[in-house]
Amino acid sequence: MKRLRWVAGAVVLAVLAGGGVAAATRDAPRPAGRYVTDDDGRALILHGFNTASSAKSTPDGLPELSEADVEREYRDMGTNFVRFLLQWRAVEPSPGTYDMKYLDKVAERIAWYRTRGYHVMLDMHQDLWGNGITPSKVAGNGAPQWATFMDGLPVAAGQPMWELYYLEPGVIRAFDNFWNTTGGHPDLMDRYARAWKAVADRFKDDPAVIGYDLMNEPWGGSVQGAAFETGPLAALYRKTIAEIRSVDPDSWIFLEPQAVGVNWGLPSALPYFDDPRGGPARIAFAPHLYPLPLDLGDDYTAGSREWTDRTLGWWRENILRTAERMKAPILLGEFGLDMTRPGAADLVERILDLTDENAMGRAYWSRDPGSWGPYDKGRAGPLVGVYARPYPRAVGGVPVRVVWDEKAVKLTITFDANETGPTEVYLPAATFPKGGEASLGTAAWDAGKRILTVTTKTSGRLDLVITPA
Ligand SMILES: CN(C)c1ccc(C(=O)NC[C@H]2N[C@H](CO)[C@@H](O)[C@@H]2O)cc1
Repeated sequence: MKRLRWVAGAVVLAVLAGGGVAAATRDAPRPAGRYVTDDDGRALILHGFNTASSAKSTPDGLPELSEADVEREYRDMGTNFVRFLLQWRAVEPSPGTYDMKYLDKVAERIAWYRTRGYHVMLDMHQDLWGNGITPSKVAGNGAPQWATFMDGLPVAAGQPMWELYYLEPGVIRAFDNFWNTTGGHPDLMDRYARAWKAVADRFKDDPAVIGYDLMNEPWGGSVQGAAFETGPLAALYRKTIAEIRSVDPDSWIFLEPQAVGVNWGLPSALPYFDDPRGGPARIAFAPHLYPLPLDLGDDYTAGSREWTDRTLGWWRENILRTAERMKAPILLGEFGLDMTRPGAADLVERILDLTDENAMGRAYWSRDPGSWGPYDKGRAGPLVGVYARPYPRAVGGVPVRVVWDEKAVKLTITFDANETGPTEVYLPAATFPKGGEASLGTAAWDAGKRILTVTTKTSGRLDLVITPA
């Protein structure tokens, strides 16, 4: 099976290499320079986790999480963002019936984040369609049973890799029926869009909810690539944007490309989407990043590091190109790996630098306990030290670039100032034990929250340099 992965990967890498060589001869597209903004219009740098994969399999569809977990995460890493996993099966347990008790329990957990200054993005999560794809419910999450139509086609249980379930006839048919590729279920996409309307209606006035990630890692079934992204996927997004905007004019809407290929660096064909909110658009692009060499089982060391860095370059160029087409800011909705593998911390640093330099928010996959996450068996792992990184939580202007120089212990925030408010910077204890100093403006240090708030003049391009107090 590992050989199969390698063959598949070699083909994709060859395609990327071809594209990469061609792309290398063109100017790299400039960073989109667009940001998700808060209600005051300040640019937000979203830095957080996916919370949590456990929601996929809990009977109530809620992540295994306590308020103490949120408190520990803030104390250890100063994050300001969470991609919070929802399950359609829990939102709409039967057609047209929305479970407000479930949404109230989600609201309780959002409050844990709100009191600590977090922004919450609600993610309608699915993998493999839903847990109804096998009788024993061993695979899949997201969609309810009543929306799962496999038309009697088989799904062989016991797949050696979970991704292979996507290629099973029954799973492809479940997706084909949802996208109405079969013509047999024209109602399902409307139901999905109306489920989002119910969620948006419940959370539209919650100041912590920054927005909605409409579908996790969409899969087109028998329709793939540009035909899928510009066809049924774009249709679903337009339907859902309209339903959400009918009740919620202000929350951000986050749109993902198809996962296959784009996660690794291949281009997405996702088109521009109009935002009918009657003001500046609040549509963001939310890809994922899983470098193929690592997906194929390699580590970020030696020769594979060079290959991985090359695929990161392709991923960056293709993502920036799609974001430019969409006129949208970028949130990296998922990236992650087994932190016990050689080179893992270096890769996370590399991706944090990439997101800083290219105006992207980021959510690590995932917050769950274990070797991928920040905590394993209750103890802090290597990710905590890497993710406790100085960063501007909010910027009183349009950021041009953010550079964290660990050797010089210097954070430089270059931005075009405007009247949107002060710049707030998180400074971890490891590198800023006594807080920080600002090279311009007036600064106030909140030792409890570890946030330096810098008030600067409100026009012109500024280079704000933060150094240890
Ligand atoms: C064949 N298809 C459609 C496919 C293959 C592989 C992934 C994947 O690895 N995704 C990366 C991570 N994202 C999910 C949660 O969103 C995690 O379970 C994966 O590790 C996705 C789709």
